[in-house]
Amino acid sequence: MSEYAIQAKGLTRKFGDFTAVDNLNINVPRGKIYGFLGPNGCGKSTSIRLLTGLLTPTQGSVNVLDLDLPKQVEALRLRIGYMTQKFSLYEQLSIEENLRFIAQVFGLDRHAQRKRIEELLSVYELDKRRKQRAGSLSGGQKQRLALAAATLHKPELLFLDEPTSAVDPQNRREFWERLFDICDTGSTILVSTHYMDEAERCHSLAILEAGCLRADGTPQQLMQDMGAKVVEVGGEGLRQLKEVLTQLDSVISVAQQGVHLRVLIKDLITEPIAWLRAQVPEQMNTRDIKLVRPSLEDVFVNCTGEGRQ
Ligand SMILES: Nc1ncnc2c1ncn2[C@@H]1O[C@H](COP(=O)(O)OP(=O)(O)OP(=O)(O)O)[C@@H](O)[C@H]1O
Repeated sequence: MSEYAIQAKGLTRKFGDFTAVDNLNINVPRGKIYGFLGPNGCGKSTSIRLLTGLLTPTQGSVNVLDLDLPKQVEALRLRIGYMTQKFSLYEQLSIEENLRFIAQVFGLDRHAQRKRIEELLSVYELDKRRKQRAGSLSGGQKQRLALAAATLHKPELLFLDEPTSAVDPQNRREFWERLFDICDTGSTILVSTHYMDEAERCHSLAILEAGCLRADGTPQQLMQDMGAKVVEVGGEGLRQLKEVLTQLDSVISVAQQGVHLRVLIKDLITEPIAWLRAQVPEQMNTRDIKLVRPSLEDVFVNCTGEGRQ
């Protein structure tokens, strides 16, 4: 058995002349949560569809749970779960009816069905609402039901495509707790997101832009090896200072965060504080300039060019 749940080499998908996924190489370790981080349209959903076998690559090879796709896709179906961005269960059916339907699709016998559904209703705190129509649930409840449905057959590998885009931060936090519970049972999870805080929770992740892999590794590795320095600047006239700094070749990006500017500076500048001080026009009163630890957002900006102004 391979140590990786997913191995993709040179994975490419074109739609006509347009390349949605461009030569993607990734290895997803078993039993971990792996993230796809990237802006809208960067190819996250297309990549997930390629890795589930729903879409055929134009080029490249994919091995998922030791099966070669698309050749062995049928054998993969019962071993994976897939939760899409959009709620895709039956709105007219109750919570319980939806779960029963899914259980029948996966061929569970009556006894196993009843046992597993009760278990899921309890884990996802849906038991008191079991008779409620899915269409009338809140965003957070719908998302819990969708996760219950996607994991009903205890898949070895779970694909989640932007699962929390429609829920509040509290529900997101609880959702992630459930993901770690699922991971703890030995399942692998691949989750796509455009939220930095979600990406930071992953064991490792890939940063995608325009269909290409820009960086991958653990969040800590990515932050450590960023190849740029982050400096915070406080003081008067931050908007004007931002204008000045943005013009400089050695500045990757400048963003205001409250009473500070967060400035990403190319690594070739060895003394970023002294260098930055020298760039600030005399009449501007910059009180404090300090080097700070990079965040995942800094890594993202640095390797994708997002936020470059
Ligand atoms: N069937 C298709 N035909 C033509 N173009 C497509 C098709 N599916 C996706 N694309 C294009 O491929 C690109 C990547 O889309 P994809 O949905 O994979 O991005 P994404 O990162 O998941 O974005 P989002 O977060 O907005 O869902 C987009 O430009 C999209 O318009």
